[in-house]
Amino acid sequence: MSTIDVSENIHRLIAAPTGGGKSYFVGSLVEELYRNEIPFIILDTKTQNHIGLVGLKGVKRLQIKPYAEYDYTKLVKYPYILSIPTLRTKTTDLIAEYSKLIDTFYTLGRKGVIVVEEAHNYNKNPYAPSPILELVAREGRGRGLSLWFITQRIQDFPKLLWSQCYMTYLLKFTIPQDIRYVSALIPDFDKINRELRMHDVLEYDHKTSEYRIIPAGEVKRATKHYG
Ligand SMILES: Nc1ncnc2c1ncn2[C@@H]1O[C@H](COP(=O)(O)OP(=O)(O)OP(=O)(O)O)[C@@H](O)[C@H]1O
Repeated sequence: MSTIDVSENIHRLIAAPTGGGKSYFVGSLVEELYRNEIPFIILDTKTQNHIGLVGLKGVKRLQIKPYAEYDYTKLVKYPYILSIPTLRTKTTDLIAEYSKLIDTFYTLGRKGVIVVEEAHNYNKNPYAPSPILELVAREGRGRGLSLWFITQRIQDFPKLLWSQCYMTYLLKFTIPQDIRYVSALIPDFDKINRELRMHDVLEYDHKTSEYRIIPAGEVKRATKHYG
């Protein structure tokens, strides 16, 4: 999909209900990063979600095993990484490992994009963002590192982190409380959401308050999607 400029070094939020089309859309954006030779690491919380992306030459698949000791400094040399858990990795252990990994990438000055799946799970609560996500959200861009937060639980995602995102991408929401919640940040979301068809993507620019709808048919994938 060439209509979204992924080369801009900004934090982004991508949110949709379960089954809304997040991982299909994120996969298309990651393919665009790859085409532009922008380094990325996807911190996936599922084993299959983005696995089709390893079909791209040079994408390293990393599997986080429970209780293994990892030296993440070694990973910095790989430009494109998909990290996945094993079936036995508990979410809390996985998030702890991923937080260490983000810290290492930030500290070593690694550039590119970190795709944070289930970003709501990193934070103690919506008012207490994860310290490492908050640090990278505030300071990462200056060091060439941006975060793409993915969530299916918009109300649990800290507004403090959202406020650091210049671009938000939303797919059709169905739960009235979610719609009301988003409307507080994106004026007219209630009306725009009604216009969205299944898998259409609303792109909202927080700097200009402008938006556009990307029709589902324009979200193209080169690799297979298994999600
Ligand atoms: N633009 C699109 N065009 C065609 N099919 C799509 C599009 N977006 C999503 N789909 C299909 O819709 C289904 C759900 O999409 P997807 O797996 O991306 O949802 P999700 O929000 O990531 O779900 P979950 O939260 O459960 O992981 C998939 O079968 C996917 O192939």
